[in-house]
Amino acid sequence: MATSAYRLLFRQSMKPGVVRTGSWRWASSPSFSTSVQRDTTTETELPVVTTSALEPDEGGEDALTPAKVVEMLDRYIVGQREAKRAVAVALRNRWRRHRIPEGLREEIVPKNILMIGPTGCGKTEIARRLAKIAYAPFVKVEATKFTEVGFHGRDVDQIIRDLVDNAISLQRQKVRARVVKEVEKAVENRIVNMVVGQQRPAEGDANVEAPPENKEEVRKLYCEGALDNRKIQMDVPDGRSRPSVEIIGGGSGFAVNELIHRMEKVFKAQKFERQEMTIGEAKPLLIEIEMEKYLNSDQISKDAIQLAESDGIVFIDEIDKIVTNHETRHGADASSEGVQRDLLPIIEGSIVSTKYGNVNTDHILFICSGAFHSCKPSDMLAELQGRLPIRVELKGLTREDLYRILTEPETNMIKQQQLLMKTEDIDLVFTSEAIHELAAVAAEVNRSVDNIGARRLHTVLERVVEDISFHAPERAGDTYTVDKERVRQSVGDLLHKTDLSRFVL
Ligand SMILES: Nc1ncnc2c1ncn2[C@@H]1O[C@H](COP(=O)(O)OP(=O)(O)OP(=O)(O)O)[C@@H](O)[C@H]1O
Repeated sequence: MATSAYRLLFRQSMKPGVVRTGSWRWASSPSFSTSVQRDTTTETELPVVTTSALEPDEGGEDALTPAKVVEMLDRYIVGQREAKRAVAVALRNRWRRHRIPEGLREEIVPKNILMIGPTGCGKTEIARRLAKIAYAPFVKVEATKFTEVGFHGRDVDQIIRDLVDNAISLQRQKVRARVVKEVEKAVENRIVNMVVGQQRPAEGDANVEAPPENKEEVRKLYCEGALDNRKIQMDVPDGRSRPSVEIIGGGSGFAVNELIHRMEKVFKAQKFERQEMTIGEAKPLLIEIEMEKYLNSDQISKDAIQLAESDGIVFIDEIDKIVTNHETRHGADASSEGVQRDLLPIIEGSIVSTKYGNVNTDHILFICSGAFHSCKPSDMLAELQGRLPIRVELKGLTREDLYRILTEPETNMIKQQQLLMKTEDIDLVFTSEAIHELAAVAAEVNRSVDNIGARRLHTVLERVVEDISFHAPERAGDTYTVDKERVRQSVGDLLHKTDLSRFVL
């Protein structure tokens, strides 16, 4: 096709549930006018996002049997079998509920869980991992947050709003993963067209249509990254929205940017900031801008709300801190108990309004946890007890458990330290005795100072590797072996000085 100019067709659809593709298409035109036609023949439907959020790491939703879930949790969390089994069954019950005919399905409420166990023994970690395995929206709150001075009577509905925010992020991640290839292709086409346009002869030349092989050549160069250093100018409206692109250099005089710039202004009255950058720099920016069209749709909000309603997990920590022991009257004060009443509606099931729409909390899974040192679960409001029918006890961590936590989880603390040092080209080696000693020290400080469970391992380990970590950049290529002696040197003294270890470890 030979003609003297190009016409921009901006494909855009205003239909609900349809994404504005915003892609620019070149077409021949008898004149070099800047007429713009809206071509609604091509529309990109938003990818349908399934309302069932379960996209587990492995094997699909059906494969998430309780045994499989426990096995997956075992990769990250040591021991606490009872709690793992309880959450695994809760997850499976959701799967079962989804398979019950509508109507009956609504009658089945989740069996919420009360985890009882000392601090730092893995309660939060189990719930958080469960959410990850199930690809479920998750939010953690401290019950005491609602009793803090200045926060008293804080809106507990915020928990559900936060859950929906999390569901929105998950939906966006899903959509992003699903459309990334399509978006990259659109950006590739866009840049290739620009480069081809630049190579075309000046206005008035009869032979204006770039030969296909030329386009393919440009595409090949683009894919190889050979165009990455080529300068373009992008007009970026207020930093992040749709850009227009101009190829500079080449001297064709073809005012691509000018055209796009005007089109942009026709469709969107936005302020543009012109920035010069290379194609390599522009690529990720254009991808983000293109992606935004998929990520800001009503469909995402609808799907996110459904996801939060059917698969959301709310973890309420320190629930015991809002409970008063009825015999001794120790524990929370009367006003804190009011927080139990505040929490009841969302746990029992109610409608919470969020900026994305109303959320029904009937089927959200609530996992509450607490140490219950100075009160008992039976001290909670009867209605709350009734809504937390599954009780599981988690054990305090022994020295042996601490050793296993250091070594067994997939990305255990020892491995993490080694990976960090490897980035500085340092080989960090721990002897088995050293790891046993670390666990022993942590257990001892937990016993003598304050039992903070596995969290103590972080502080002890950091102290042991502190010197290596500090000097690592100057000692690339070295190997450090942490043996029992080194652990003793680093923390041994502190062990015998309780006052000091109280602050340091
Ligand atoms: N059994 C365990 N296995 C592996 N890691 C653990 C275990 N218990 C605790 N940890 C680690 O210790 C840290 C604290 O654990 P977690 O947040 O689950 O404590 P918690 O029981 O919820 O305590 P709290 O009630 O004070 O929040 C986390 O980094 C977690 O990975």
